[in-house]
Amino acid sequence: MNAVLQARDLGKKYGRRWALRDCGVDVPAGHVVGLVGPNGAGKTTLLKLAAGQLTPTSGSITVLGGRPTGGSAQLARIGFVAQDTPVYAGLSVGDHLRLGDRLNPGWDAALARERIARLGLDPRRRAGRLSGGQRAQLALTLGLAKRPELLILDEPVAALDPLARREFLQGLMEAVAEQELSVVLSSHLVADLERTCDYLIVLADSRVRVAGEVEDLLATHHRLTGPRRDPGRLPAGQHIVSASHTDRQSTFIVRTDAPIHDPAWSVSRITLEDLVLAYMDQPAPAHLRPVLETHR
Ligand SMILES: Nc1ncnc2c1ncn2[C@@H]1O[C@H](COP(=O)(O)OP(=O)(O)OP(=O)(O)O)[C@@H](O)[C@H]1O
Repeated sequence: MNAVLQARDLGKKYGRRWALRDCGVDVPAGHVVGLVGPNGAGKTTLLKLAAGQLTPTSGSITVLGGRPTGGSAQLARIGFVAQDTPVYAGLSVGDHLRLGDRLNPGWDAALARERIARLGLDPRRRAGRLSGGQRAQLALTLGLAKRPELLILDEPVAALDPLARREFLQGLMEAVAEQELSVVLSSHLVADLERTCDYLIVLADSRVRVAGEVEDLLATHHRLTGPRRDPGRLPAGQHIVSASHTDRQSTFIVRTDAPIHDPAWSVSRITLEDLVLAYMDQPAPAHLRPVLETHR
């Protein structure tokens, strides 16, 4: 796999608490990757490690073949739009573009200007006076005008109304179509991920629960409903992702490459949201449950 991001046994501690522990992940190049998982799963920590804003406590992380903290040349290859899309409230939109120009060797001033004009943002307007949606668009513009090879977006649309969200994601998709760019986008809004991402990673308790191309994942996961059955009696090739039972009926979400011929089952497709929820719901392996370490 041609990976834009690879982590091995990656860990980050804040004080005595692990925010991310023993994390292994591969993010393939040339995709818009959706990163999803429960609160506290370690998504922001992973993305900040990838953007060089944090250094690992343990393990390794490689981004575009280099260490994220490997200096300004490496940082120039990565665009990062942090959670809450921070901008400098006291600076104008135009100031942000000038600052971007000064700080980034590959700055595409024409792209930045055109985007700002298309969005109808007044370059003289102070960023602190922009709406949440406009601020997010400004932050996305700064990320794109760097002309990065990898753009990382951490919950960029969480605070936006549905219309602003759609406009933001449309802008992102247009940029992906125009520039050769890999994207990692974290969000809790599965419907948004469904619209924008072609690759999905579900992260829970620092562990990748499932990763793959969205199309493949949806083609290989099925909901089986039928008379109550012990999970142990399902064929070996059907990996059970989730199971629920009533007195008479069992419902399984299974992953399998093979066709399901058992006439006892009613087989239906699942949505991306079903898939995400099924993997997020799986109990964490015991050794991954958060432990507060004590100092001796
Ligand atoms: N600056 C910090 N100091 C101490 N603990 C932190 C800090 N930042 C994150 N954590 C802890 O690290 C863990 C992982 O947090 P992180 O923000 O990476 O998760 P997340 O998956 O992005 O969550 P969310 O979906 O809520 O944004 C959480 O238990 C969190 O409380």
